[in-house]
Amino acid sequence: MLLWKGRIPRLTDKRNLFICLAVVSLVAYSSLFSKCIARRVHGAFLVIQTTTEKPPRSDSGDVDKKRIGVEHRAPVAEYQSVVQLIPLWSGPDPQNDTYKNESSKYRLLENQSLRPLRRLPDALVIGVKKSGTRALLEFLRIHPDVRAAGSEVHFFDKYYHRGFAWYRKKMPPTLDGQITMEKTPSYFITKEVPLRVKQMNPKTKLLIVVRDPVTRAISDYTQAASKKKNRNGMKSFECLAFVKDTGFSVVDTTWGPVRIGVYARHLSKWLKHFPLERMLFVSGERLIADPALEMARVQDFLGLKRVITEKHFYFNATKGFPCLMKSEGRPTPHCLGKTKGRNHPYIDAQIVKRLRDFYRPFNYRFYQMTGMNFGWP
Ligand SMILES: Nc1ncnc2c1ncn2[C@@H]1O[C@H](COP(=O)(O)OS(=O)(=O)O)[C@@H](OP(=O)(O)O)[C@H]1O
Repeated sequence: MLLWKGRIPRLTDKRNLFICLAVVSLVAYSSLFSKCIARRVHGAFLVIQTTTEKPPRSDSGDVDKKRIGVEHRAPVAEYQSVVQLIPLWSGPDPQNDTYKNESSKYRLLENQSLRPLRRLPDALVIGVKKSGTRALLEFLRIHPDVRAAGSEVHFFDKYYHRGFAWYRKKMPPTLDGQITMEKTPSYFITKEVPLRVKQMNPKTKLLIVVRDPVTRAISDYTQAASKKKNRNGMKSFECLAFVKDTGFSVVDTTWGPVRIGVYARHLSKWLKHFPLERMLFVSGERLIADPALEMARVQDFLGLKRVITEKHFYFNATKGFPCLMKSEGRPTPHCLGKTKGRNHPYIDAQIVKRLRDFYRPFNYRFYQMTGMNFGWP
């Protein structure tokens, strides 16, 4: 406005200097502000195309974690549009309860720019149902470098159509160097799962807990019976395990609890997609008898420092199982929940023997395939 009057402003003039400073700061401030807005808008949403089922992978075959949620192509439900809006920020959701619980732990880290991110799993406990999979995961969670989804995610068998972005959101936030894990025991017996896991990352480490298939079948039956409202209406284990009217001589291989125990059959499907080196077979029996020893094997396999040792366990005589001195969420001694370590119904010795005879050749085949003798009777 001074120029309007044909006068050149002099910087020595206090009033003009003040006006100049005000204009400069206004320009600088508004430029900073618009950058912030732009970054926020860009950060809030990212348009991605989702047309095929392949997750992102780097040239080496590793899932490229940085690109997940940015360019990766996840399975799409039929009713979805091919264009999806996916939040770019994959860290904890501040509105979410899980985040609120963990917030104090992570706020400090965030402030230090060590931002935890949700990542696809590096290792999976794929089975076997009723063999000790929960015990294994809870024991592993003691380790500071392991973070695992609390409940079974069932992504690869039930919710695959929801895509990898959905799966990643189910994972806990982890820091660089921490291993992300989840356990869903039905993965081991679902035929589509091995290829899907391989497509996510062929280097995924697979943990398989196995237990004497006869005890496992009885445990499976006990769980099913415990869920029935009318237990008297449920057939006995013997009736279900053998083909009707054969005098308990022909094992019913179509019954789930029997079929699951033919480990060699299920394993052969996994071996078509993963080499044996990517798998660790954990003995369900040893996990009870000597948890520290079995956990040493597990930590070695996962490339972890041996942090979980004898001092983390105590034997609870009432429960009849090893329990934990403390865990991720509980600082005091405790056992697994009451759905773990149930009392099994009495099964006649002849019935047990018949089942053992049935499983023996399959067990030997399994020992040959894994190179481990589990010593089941
Ligand atoms: N420490 C400890 N505490 C309690 N229970 C233990 C433990 N270690 C292994 N187990 C055995 O785990 C069996 C349950 O196996 P899963 O956790 O794989 O079951 S499930 O598939 O997740 O439902 C469970 O089977 P049941 O005894 O039939 O209940 C246990 O035998």
